Amino acid sequence: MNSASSLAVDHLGVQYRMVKALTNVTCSVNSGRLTGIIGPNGAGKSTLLKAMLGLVLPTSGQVMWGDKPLKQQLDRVAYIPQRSQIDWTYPATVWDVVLMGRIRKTGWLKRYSTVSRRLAADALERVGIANLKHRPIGQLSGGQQQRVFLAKALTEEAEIFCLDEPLAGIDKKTEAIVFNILHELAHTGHTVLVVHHDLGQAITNFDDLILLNRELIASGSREDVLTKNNIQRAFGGHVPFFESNAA
Ligand SMILES: Nc1ncnc2c1ncn2[C@@H]1O[C@H](COP(=O)(O)OP(=O)(O)OP(=O)(O)O)[C@@H](O)[C@H]1O
Repeated sequence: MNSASSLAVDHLGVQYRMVKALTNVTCSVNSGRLTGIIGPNGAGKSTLLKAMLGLVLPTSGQVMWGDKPLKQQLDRVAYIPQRSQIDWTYPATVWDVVLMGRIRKTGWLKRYSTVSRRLAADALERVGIANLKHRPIGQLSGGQQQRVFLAKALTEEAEIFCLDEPLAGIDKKTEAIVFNILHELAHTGHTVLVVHHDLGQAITNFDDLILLNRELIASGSREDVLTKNNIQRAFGGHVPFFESNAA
């Protein structure tokens, strides 16, 4: 793993036709830390992730990993889009999807190696759904679907993990499994960046936060970011969880 590198977002701006989604965002994401991207609805959280990966074209700025743009090194990245963006009617089993994580290494229309199959089987065990291996993906619960895509990401052997709302609409048991794995990834030196949709107790799982509302409000350690002032600037009004927890 390229342990010296960190992800540097430099003056990033994104405009969709009439909507200025992000302006002048500068922050860094450190490996070895579990980093959350938070902010109100429409704050530009998903856009930040997509712009980092070159899935939307920034109007200004750049995102570097080491000395090269990240979008030129996407073989180092595992990306899990929002669940709503995935076609769950596609006729594939859990096993098919998890093995797809190996396509970049194997190549299209090639046989998966024994190593790839081993990695896929291990990933299914790790997320706790080995028993669903042969199930069509359309017949899974939301939490099971999320675990399939996490298993697929694990088989990619990436250095950087980017997850868009992996905790939306999942039960507490799945949430704990997902956070355990994300912590393990961070603690083994990976870069783990997660769009997180709400300000509930789960936020205490993150080491670092990037707080957005169309622009960067704050970034850094969770404790430094979650001040009452920052939260009010991002969300406005009452934020009950923080009224008792924030500095
Ligand atoms: N493809 C698009 N075309 C036009 N506008 C878009 C597009 N994608 C997002 N937007 C707009 O850009 C802004 C930021 O959207 P984005 O999805 O990044 O926010 P978000 O913080 O992830 O929101 P949420 O928490 O609701 O998922 C919103 O105003 C949204 O309507």
